[in-house]
Amino acid sequence: MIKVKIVRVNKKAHLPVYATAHAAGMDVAACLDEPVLLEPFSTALIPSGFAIELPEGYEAQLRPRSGLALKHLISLPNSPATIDADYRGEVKVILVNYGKESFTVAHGDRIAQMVVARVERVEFEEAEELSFSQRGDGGFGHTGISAVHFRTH
Ligand SMILES: O=c1ccn([C@H]2C[C@H](O)[C@@H](COP(=O)(O)OP(=O)(O)OP(=O)(O)O)O2)c(=O)[nH]1
Ligand SMILES: [Mg+2]
Repeated sequence: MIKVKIVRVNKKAHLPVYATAHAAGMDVAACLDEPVLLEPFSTALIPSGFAIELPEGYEAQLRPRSGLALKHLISLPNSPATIDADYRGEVKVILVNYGKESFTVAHGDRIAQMVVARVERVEFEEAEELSFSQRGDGGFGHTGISAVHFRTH
């Protein structure tokens, strides 16, 4: 386990925790003075009440929780959201309501999950051309394989 510094920027904050022994993500809870009403097809920036200091070479990703997505169509429009290692501000979650019903977020509601991951950084070397590959510049479905080929019935 890597130690990561965390600061409560709001004393009411629920700090993120792994819900189970091998969970990839820590649940992130809303830190609110009053509930936020998220109308259909609208977004809200929800404070978490904490700030973190990731080690160099790491990022944190904010991702939706599948239960909220399945039951209420609540998601993160910028998922996976990036928390940079040099970001020292409060972590905030952009929520979007893709559903037809409005949705209320209350203080302490677990609204997202945060996965800490290693990131590589690269240096580009400008060149005249790129080496041959079988795919070449084909993409966006050019191999023509659609799900129907894998159906068994
Ligand atoms: O959902 C998010 C996305 C970002 N951030 C914070 C951490 C991140 O390090 C910083 C910048 O995010 P990003 O690079 O995605 O935003 P940008 O629109 O490119 O802004 P900037 O110009 O500040 O990088 O904002 C959050 O708290 N929540
Ligand atoms: Mg940026």
